[in-house]
Amino acid sequence: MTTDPGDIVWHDHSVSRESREARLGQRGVVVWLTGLSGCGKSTIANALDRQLNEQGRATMLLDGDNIRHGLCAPPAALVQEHGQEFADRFGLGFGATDREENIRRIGSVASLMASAGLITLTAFVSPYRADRDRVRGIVTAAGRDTDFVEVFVDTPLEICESRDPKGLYKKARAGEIKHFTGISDPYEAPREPEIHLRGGDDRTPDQQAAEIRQWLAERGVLG
Ligand SMILES: Nc1ncnc2c1ncn2[C@@H]1O[C@H](COP(=O)(O)OS(=O)(=O)O)[C@@H](OP(=O)(O)O)[C@H]1O
Ligand SMILES: Nc1ncnc2c1ncn2[C@@H]1O[C@H](COP(=O)(O)OP(=O)(O)O)[C@@H](O)[C@H]1O
Repeated sequence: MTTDPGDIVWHDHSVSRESREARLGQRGVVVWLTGLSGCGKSTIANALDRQLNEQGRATMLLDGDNIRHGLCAPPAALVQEHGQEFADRFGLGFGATDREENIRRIGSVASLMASAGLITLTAFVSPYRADRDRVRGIVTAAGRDTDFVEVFVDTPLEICESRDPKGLYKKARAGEIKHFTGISDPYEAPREPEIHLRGGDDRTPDQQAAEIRQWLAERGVLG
C-alpha cells in the first residue's frame, strides 16, 4: 500500500486487471491517435472502433471535440451551472497549459479504461510531446510497457487545411481563432511513434484503421 501526497491512500482492487482481460479475451491498451486538426484522427478511430467491435472486441473511444463538451469543457460551458470563478478555474481552452490539463485528464481516464481491459481509442491533437509522454508514463506504470500505442496520423497541413470540415482553418487564417495548431500554435510530431500513418494519400479511413488493427493483432492485443 502506498501513501500518496496528502495522505490519499491507494486501494488495490480485489478483481485483478489480468482477470478482467482474461474474461474479455484481450489486453487493455490505449491507442493514442495524434495529429493536426483535420488529419483524420476521429474518422480513423471511429473506423477502428467499428472494426474491432465487429470482431467482438470490447473498446471505448474518446475524441477531442466530444470530451471538450464534458470532462474538459470550456469556461463558457461551465459558468451558468457553476459560476464564473469555477468556470475560469476548471474550464479549458487551447493555451499550452489548458492543453496540458486536457491531456492529463484524458490520459488518466484512458488509463483507467485500459486497466478495465478495454481497447481504449483516443483521438486528440495533443500537440506537445511532453504531454503525450506523460500519458505514456501513466498508462505503462499501470500495466505493461506495451500498453501505450502512439499513432501519428501524419497528414500534411496543406491537406488538412484543404479539408477544413469545420471551417476552423479559414477562421484561424483570418485571425478569428487564436492558438490554432499548425497555424498559430505548434505541433510537435512524435519522434518514435509505435505506428506512423501517412495521411493524405489514396488510402481510405477503413484501410488506415485496418493497419492499426493488424499491428495490434500481431502483438497479441486482440487475444
Ligand atoms: N485553437 C485550436 N487548436 C486546435 N484545435 C482546435 C482549436 N480550437 C478548436 N479546436 C477544435 O478542437 C479540437 C482539438 O481538441 P483537442 O482536445 O484534441 O486538442 S488538444 O489535444 O488539447 O490540443 C479539434 O478537433 P479535431 O479537428 O477533430 O482535431 C478542433 O476542431
Ligand atoms: N483517409 C481519408 N481520406 C479522405 N478523407 C479523409 C480521410 N480521413 C479523414 N478524412 C476526412 O478528413 C476530414 C477530417 O477528418 P477528421 O477525422 O475529422 O480529422 P480530425 O479528427 O483529425 O480533425 C473529414 O472530412 C474526413 O471525412
